[in-house]
Amino acid sequence: MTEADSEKVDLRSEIPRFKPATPPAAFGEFVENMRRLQDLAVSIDAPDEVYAAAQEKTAELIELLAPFEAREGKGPANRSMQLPGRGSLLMPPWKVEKFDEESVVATGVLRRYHLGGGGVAHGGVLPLIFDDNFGMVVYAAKRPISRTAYLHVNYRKVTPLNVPLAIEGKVDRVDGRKTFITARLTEEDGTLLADGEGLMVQLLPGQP
Ligand SMILES: CCCCCCCC/C=C\CCCCCCCC(=O)SCCNC(=O)CCNC(=O)[C@H](O)C(C)(C)COP(=O)(O)OP(=O)(O)OC[C@H]1O[C@@H](n2cnc3c(N)ncnc32)[C@H](O)[C@@H]1OP(=O)(O)O
Repeated sequence: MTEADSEKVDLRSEIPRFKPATPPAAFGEFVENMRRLQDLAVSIDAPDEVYAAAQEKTAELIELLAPFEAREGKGPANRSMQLPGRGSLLMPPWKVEKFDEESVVATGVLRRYHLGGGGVAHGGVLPLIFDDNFGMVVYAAKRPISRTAYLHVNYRKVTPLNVPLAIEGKVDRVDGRKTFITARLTEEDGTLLADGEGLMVQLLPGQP
């Protein structure tokens, strides 16, 4: 086995082996500031000179960070389990509360940068939350490395912003390479906002 192979989660795929990261506190604070910036970027109505100053400051930040871009699985983003959204800006800043063979539960809020229209969450954010949950359910249930073949979301009620939410997903049934997952997105009082069903298919040798 080569060194590159030992970095893969499975020799059948190019997906890097999952290695939890424990970055210094400043990384988590930086990611949270970036989220706040996203909230502001989608909501500000500022004078021209403020946009110009903001553009200059972000250009400086890009110059600071660009030399440190690293390949998937190397930097702390996406694998810092103690941080909201595993420290990934792509993910809503949710925390994993339960992670075992029975189910995976994550809780958190959606915020201004998740706005669709009319004060509620963009519908496209929900499949992201469901897909991530399905991925974790497969991992927690110790099923083989799989990819999402389909994902169906039923939107039962509009999803509010800045309100505590929870998603719980579990394996519904297994059929050969296929793992069927179901999940529910609820408010704290149990109100059902959306439910979803997905098919995760075990990868074959050579599948990316
Ligand atoms: C302290 C420890 C902490 C640990 C923490 C761990 C944290 C975990 C870290 C992170 C978790 C979060 C990670 C998220 C991950 C999410 C996953 C994704 O989003 S993956 C991206 C989106 N998906 C794709 O891009 C797939 C693209 N599609 C494909 O690659 C192929 O189509 C694939 C592999 C899905 C299937 O292709 P084929 O050629 O291998 O297989 P065929 O023969 O087509 O299907 C196999 C069976 O499945 C059925 N099937 C396939 N697609 C179907 C469909 N759309 N609908 C119904 N059936 C379907 C078929 O009918 C067949 O069934 P029959 O065996 O005949 O019974």
